[in-house]
Amino acid sequence: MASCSLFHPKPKIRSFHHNNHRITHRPPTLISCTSSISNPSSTTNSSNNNNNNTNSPPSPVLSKTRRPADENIRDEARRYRSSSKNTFSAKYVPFNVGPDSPECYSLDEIVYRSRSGGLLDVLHDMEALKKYDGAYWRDLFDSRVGKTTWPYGSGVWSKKEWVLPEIDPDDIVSAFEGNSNLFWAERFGKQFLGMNDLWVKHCGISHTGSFKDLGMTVLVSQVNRLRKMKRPVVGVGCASTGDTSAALSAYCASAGIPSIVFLPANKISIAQLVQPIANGAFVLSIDTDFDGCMKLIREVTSELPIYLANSLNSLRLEGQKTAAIEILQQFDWQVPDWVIVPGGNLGNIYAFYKGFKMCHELGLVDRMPRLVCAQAANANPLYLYYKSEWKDFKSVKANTTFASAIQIGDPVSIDRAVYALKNCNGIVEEATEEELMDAMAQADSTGMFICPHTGVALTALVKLRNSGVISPTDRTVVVSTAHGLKFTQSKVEYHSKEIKDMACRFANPPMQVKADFGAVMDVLKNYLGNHASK
Ligand SMILES: Cc1ncc(COP(=O)(O)O)c(C=O)c1O
Ligand SMILES: N[C@@H](CCOP(=O)(O)O)C(=O)O
Repeated sequence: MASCSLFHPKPKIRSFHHNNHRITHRPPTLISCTSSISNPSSTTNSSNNNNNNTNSPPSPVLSKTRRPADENIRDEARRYRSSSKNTFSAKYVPFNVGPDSPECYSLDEIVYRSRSGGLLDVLHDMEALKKYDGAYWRDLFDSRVGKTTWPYGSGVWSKKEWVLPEIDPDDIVSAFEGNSNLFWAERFGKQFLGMNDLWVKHCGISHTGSFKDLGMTVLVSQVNRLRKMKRPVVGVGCASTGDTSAALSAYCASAGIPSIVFLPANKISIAQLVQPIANGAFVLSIDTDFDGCMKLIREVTSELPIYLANSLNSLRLEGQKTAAIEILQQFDWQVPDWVIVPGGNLGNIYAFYKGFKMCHELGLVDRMPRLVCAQAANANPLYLYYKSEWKDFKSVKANTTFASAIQIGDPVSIDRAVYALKNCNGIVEEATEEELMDAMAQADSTGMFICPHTGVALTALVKLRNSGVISPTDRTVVVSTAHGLKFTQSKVEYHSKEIKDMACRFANPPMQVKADFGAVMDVLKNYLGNHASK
């Protein structure tokens, strides 16, 4: 039976240079197998082993025959799945302890904190993963991009062995998230920064419009598994500034699992508020800020059988880290110099670090990029800590910011963020309201339509360019964390010049014109005259 290709490991027999570094590589061999790739040591299944000529050079990719009409893609994936045992595994350990920690938990346990009250981390069996070299993993991940094979059509699940290796694909809840575009910000780079290698990783082009989908597919899939195992999980809950709640409610709705979201009243955009409402979540609008909601959901989830979906739960970060792997993949496994990430609750900066770190440790790339975490000056506890040379962390009362999704004063992942930044020679920057809104307007004027959080990240870039820390030719990636369409009100206020104490220098308000040919001609001539002279 014809099926799609898979590169399968063979004994190491030669070395060559890839991306300027030496890699031991085996010649990839085509075997005709679709989904049996949860274990790279597996062989093809009996239904399609007629093409398993393991000594032949790579053959052209064969097209998959269309599955029978009464079969869905999960069934199809099951039919192709290998019967050999998965050899990869992961467990929870206290954050920042070695692999030999005596304290560890199965991912099937419901646990968010270590015995000492610290954070947890998902620790993969790196020795098992290291049985395959970097070239193997690069080829495997590359072979899955852009397909509709369950579950590898997802940018997250295409890295399943590194995410949740033991979950049954039947339990996965996915909207084929990830695979978001990484585009060259040519005009913005050239015009505003004199840069020629500036990129934007648009995580906002996603199912619910933010990077949260990457983590939520993992978390909700695990909940789906736990519920099938009859574990006491009646629903899933989160506190949110608007994006986590949107992702949680969408993935839960897709799996038929109740979701409960705690939102700070009047502090999130209308577009974000309507998302969980439309998806049937139980929405509590609470008269406090995000930090207040976070405190409440932590208390509630320790009392009721509601599973906690915030990034305090380290499962989320396993999905979010795939954005880092994707960036490397999109650069053909070359490492950018800088990656700039807006930070709030501070899970994502660690997720990026972890994704890059795993690629480095497992030999897919030869170094790490430097990370920059960008905060709004109105909600900047990490920035202040960094400025104190990591001496004195104090949570802050977060003030109102247009970057409302990062209006967080007491980030739960502070320890993760500090660890990540210290280990990659990272930097923390901040952006005032005027800086972030101007940066957003300037980026939009070059054809983007970014969210204010991306404006915070761009401001960090502008500052680091101006100070010479980032050079004109450094390959730099700005992570755009949400879609601008979720934050149109901030753009409306800016372009209407309605913001108190803000010059709104790049506002472009519409011109009111009478419905009269002469009046229209007058304004057009004036406009064209101004532009012809530029
Ligand atoms: C759009 C957006 N950008 C950035 C962030 C910051 O991510 P993190 O909380 O992981 O630092 C969030 C959420 O906090 C967000 O919703
Ligand atoms: N911006 C987030 C804040 C919560 O972050 P989380 O990653 O811990 O869930 C949101 O959209 O709610």
